Amino acid sequence: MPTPEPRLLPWPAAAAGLDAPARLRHLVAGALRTGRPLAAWREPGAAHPQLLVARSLEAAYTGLPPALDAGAPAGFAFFPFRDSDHYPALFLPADVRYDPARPDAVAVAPAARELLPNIAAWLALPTPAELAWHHSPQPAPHAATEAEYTRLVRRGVAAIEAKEVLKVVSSRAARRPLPPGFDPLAAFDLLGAKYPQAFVSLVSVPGVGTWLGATPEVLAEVTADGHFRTVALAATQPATAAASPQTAIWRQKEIEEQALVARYIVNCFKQLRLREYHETGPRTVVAGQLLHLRTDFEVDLRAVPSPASLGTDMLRLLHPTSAVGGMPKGAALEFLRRHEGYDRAYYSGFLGPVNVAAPGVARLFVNLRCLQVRAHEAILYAGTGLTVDSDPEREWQETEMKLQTVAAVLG
Ligand SMILES: C=C(O[C@@H]1C=C(C(=O)O)C=C[C@H]1O)C(=O)O
Repeated sequence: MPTPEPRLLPWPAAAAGLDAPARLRHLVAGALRTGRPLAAWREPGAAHPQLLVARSLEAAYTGLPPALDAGAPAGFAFFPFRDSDHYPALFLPADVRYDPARPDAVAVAPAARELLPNIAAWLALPTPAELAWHHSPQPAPHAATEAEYTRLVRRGVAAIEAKEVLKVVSSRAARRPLPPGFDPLAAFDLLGAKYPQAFVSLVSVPGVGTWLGATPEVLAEVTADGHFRTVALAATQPATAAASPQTAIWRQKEIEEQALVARYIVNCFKQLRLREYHETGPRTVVAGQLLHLRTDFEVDLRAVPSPASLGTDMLRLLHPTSAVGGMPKGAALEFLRRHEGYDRAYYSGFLGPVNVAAPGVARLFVNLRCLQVRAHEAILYAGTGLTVDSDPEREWQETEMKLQTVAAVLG
């Protein structure tokens, strides 16, 4: 059965003078004012951001990862590292959409038809000077001191030495004051301009909170031309005049750490009895001021026995990957649950649009280099992959460097 087309709602006379970014802000203001979840995102290399508003919070709750096939609903996935009551797995249905490349109309999906008069009413109001961003009612997570974090790293190394785990990715939260007049949408634009190759996002959900990020890591992509893609991203060093992607030198520890992540992905393919995949790399890639090692994996879906379910099956096997949890998965996650000392919430979960650009097109990213916006402060998150040779002081420095990516919007 063909999906009914969305209704295109033209902008009212009141919004006639607004340019495309001002129209996006106007729609965001309306969504926030009426307590609706929203997601704005800018895909790597894209000229414009996209905006999606869900008709209600209830419509966004989900227990399961999204299905990556053409027949599944369209929306924006926002998944925590670990599912919990405070930070639920969300899939924001694509009820109301705005694409600044097509600035003349707002698209309203059939499921949200009854909202049409309501939306027409917010569009006709002036944009408020201050937007009412949603904040999490949860207390701020514990922010580890340097002494606490280096202790966690030493524990991780001891667990590797004791062969409890092969690799574990420890992480921490850091609290920073918000600069006066902090504007999450302006920060979103700034992240987009600063990191053209990142997936830049701004998600705000009632009762859950507001998150901003600029991640370099693809989790699972299904392309319009029928390919599945994922990456093994790991190892970190600062990009400097001496260390560019062409000249960077990697230590044995870093090469092995990234190889473990690549091996993990190959094991996922094996579990699905998939033998036909292309593997490219590892090569050095730039993410903001950092360099990482990345191997790209690609599967031609025409060549696999069950193309419709491969993306969904891989997503379920991949999350959380060994780039953010560790290996073996169960033991590494148990180590983190016992020792990490805070709730990662949506950091190192995943996010992105599914079936929004077109049916069967999905782009999910690991939620790294992100922050949570609270009333007066931002919570920033970063982690580091540990191996047997990890030096606690260096790992702390590495989290400091990773925090800089989003700290750039805090002035
Ligand atoms: C965990 C993070 O990053 C991950 C860990 C990396 C590492 O251990 O070197 C590198 C890239 C990411 O896969 C983070 O940015 O918080």
